Amino acid sequence: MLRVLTAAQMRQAEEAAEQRHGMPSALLMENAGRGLADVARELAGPGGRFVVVCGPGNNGGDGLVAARFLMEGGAKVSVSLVGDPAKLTPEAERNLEALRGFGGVSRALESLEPPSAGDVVVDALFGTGLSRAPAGAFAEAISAIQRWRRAGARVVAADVPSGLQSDTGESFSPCVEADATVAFGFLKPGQVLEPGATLCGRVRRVDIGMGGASAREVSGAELFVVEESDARGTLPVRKADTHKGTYGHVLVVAGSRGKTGAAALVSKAALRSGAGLVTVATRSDALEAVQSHSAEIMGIPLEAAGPLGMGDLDALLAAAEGKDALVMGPGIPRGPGTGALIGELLSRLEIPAVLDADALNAVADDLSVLRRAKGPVVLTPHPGEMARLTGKSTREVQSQRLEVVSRLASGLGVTVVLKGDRTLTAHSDGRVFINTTGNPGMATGGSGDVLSGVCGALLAQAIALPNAIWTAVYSHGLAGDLAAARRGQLGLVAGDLIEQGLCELWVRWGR
Ligand SMILES: NC(=O)C1=CN([C@@H]2O[C@H](COP(=O)(O)OP(=O)(O)OC[C@H]3O[C@@H](n4cnc5c(N)ncnc54)[C@H](O)[C@@H]3O)[C@@H](O)[C@H]2O)[C@@H](O)CC1
Ligand SMILES: [K+]
Repeated sequence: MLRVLTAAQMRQAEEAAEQRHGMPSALLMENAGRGLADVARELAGPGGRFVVVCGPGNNGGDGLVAARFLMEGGAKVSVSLVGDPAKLTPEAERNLEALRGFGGVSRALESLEPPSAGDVVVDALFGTGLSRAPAGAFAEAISAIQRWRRAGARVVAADVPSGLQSDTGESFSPCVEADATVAFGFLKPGQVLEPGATLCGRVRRVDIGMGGASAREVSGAELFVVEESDARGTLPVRKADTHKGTYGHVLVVAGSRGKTGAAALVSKAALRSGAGLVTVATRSDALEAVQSHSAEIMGIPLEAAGPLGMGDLDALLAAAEGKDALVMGPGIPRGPGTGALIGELLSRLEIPAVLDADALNAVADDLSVLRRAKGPVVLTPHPGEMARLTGKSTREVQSQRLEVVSRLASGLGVTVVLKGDRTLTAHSDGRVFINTTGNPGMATGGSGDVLSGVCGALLAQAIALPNAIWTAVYSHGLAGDLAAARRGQLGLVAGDLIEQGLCELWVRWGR
């Protein structure tokens, strides 16, 4: 699991390092600049020149340190300081002074010989301290870096490509597009969330002497990037002396006439993710079609007619007896009473419940029904459903994904999965897990149904929250990557995620 820190948390960690862990800022900057120079050297062609573009803050200070190390190694280095030198931070100022001792002279951008193929541009204009859209000389410097890159020079960004907002992954215009970004100490949200992740190029994290102890002292949401070993490690190896009861029974409340495939995909995904048993409860006129998709699916008919409502409560309570997890929502017939039914059901059940699709839309009008839940609740909205849950526009949700998902999770005391590129899993305790698997081929009908089925299966196998959920998300994405490798992104359909992706994944992980 890789720790990710926001700009404010980086400042707190720096303070902790300086005041309590014997690592003054000047030393952190020295280490950062040295790491930056190392990566810049790797990107250069034989005899390549270096152009280091520095801003007024500590990001510029890192650039000045990198320039010094590059000069010390005998490379041809030009340094440009953009902005008012009188406004330099004390650390940057000190490094400007130190650079003079190495013969480096700050020069105006226009007077530089334009770098080209084989040369490397170090972007040290702005890092985590960017507070507004770059304008004037700063915008010009960013445009120049872009121009040089188009002419063949490689660009390495110090910490964050200048113009990118490190807390969200959103970018101002103009923004540097980098070939590589050197993340100092810890990853930043903007390096892992799109479009930032793409603007960063290859992200290389370097240790700068800010240990884990400093990171443990920061406040606010705790962010992590999930790695393959984390997800694999969550899944238990099956013991010989076990039976289907060991692996849990999932109740799936899904499907309706015309949407029986949704229920089938949830159920098959749960069965292919290790659930011992799966039972679907659905309207009588849909049950046969749901079960016809797979011989392993058991069924319970919901005899009432029309949208799900209070009239289904007793049947659903009976269906939930002896079950270990509930997945509800995909393809259900939704009506005005569906939200109240879900609230009542959750107030009586102790098993973990995953709400997806129309179950989310059903509770969106009155989210307070979720507060009555006895057992743990997991919501798995896509951005449109998240917009309905929060009363925001989809665009607003997408531009503040981290904030929106963590606020909903902590506000309701539930686990929330905000789907999309870089799916976020926020737990009620403030932890947020960023997922890096998956591909655009998974933007296809039924893909979300598969995810809710995997979530249900892992919960039924008694894997704790939130681990079960970020593991399900990681596995679902990697299953998509494996399936896309065989089908192409265009050819990928949701069923492939189950039959090819998940199965290949479990083999790869020895599970
Ligand atoms: N926090 C830490 O522990 C460490 C931070 N370091 C570096 O310090 C960086 C953060 O430094 P700072 O907080 O000084 O911030 P930055 O260097 O990112 O930039 C902040 C400066 O730019 C100005 N500014 C912001 N947006 C502007 C805009 N659009 N136009 C013009 N001026 C603008 C601010 O007023 C401030 O003077 C990190 O990204 C990293 O590179 C490293 O030296 C290592 C240690
Ligand atoms: K930068």
